[in-house]
Amino acid sequence: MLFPSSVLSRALSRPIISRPIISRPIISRPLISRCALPLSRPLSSASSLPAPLLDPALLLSRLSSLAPAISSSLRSDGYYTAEPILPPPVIRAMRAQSIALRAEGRFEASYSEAIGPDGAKRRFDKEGVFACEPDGGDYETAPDLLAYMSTVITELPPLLEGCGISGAAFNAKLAVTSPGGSVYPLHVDNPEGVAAGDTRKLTAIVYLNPDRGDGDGGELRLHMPGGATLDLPPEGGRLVLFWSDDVPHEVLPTAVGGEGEEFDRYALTIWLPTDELERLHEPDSKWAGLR
Ligand SMILES: O=C(O)CCC(=O)C(=O)O
Ligand SMILES: [Fe+2]
Repeated sequence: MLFPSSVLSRALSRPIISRPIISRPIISRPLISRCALPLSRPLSSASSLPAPLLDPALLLSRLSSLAPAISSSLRSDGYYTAEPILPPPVIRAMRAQSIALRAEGRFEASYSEAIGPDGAKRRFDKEGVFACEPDGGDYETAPDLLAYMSTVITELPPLLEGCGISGAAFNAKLAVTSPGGSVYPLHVDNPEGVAAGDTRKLTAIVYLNPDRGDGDGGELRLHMPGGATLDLPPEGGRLVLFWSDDVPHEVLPTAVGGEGEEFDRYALTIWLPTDELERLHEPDSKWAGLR
């Protein structure tokens, strides 16, 4: 499928990388602005770019039709999920391109920071988790990942009326969780907010695991007010959105008895900020006691 020229020209005229939202690592490393090529190439060289399978116009129409439900579910429940947001061939292409980026050495061991009882931050490795921050320099290897990112970053914020989400900046992370029980410990993506220069408000994850089977683990567990939990299997094409500054979550062990690349759990996360800083860590939020 061709990349419609209107979307392509917008992508080409607008560098995919804007300023990093976070000034220092919170959950993942900050977005590293490598070069924004080839998305910043002039239109005349567009014909030499690989065409993604993903049709941005189709994705936009899906996001537009879901937008009212997304906004209302975010406001009432703090999260929203839909499956699948993209057709299976596109998910397969995105997974294949993630594997290709890994083969190019673009992934690094992932780590988090935990705040200890003394208030000091300590870094700890996330065993079996590797991450990459895709940017415009990855377009030739991963056109579908970049077309997806570009569409979501550009189109989603204005669709989510009343949510205060800005499309002026973003962070992105493509992560793979190895089989054998890798986990993400319980955390909030943006625990500190403005004090740490972190304005992330919305976490948007799409899962790239088209062949995931029952029992492969790796569910995203969201913690709700009142102690309830919600387990979301990372099925290919599932989209999950939740408040970055509010909703505690963890990833359950991935394919505990499994071995081999087919059990690798791929997830592409985009974080979007708010410019309305009073929306971060609202004191009367239902999650205020859980963070
Ligand atoms: O991959 C997932 O389901 C969630 C990952 C996550 O919590 C994070 O990257 O902060
Ligand atoms: Fe997270």
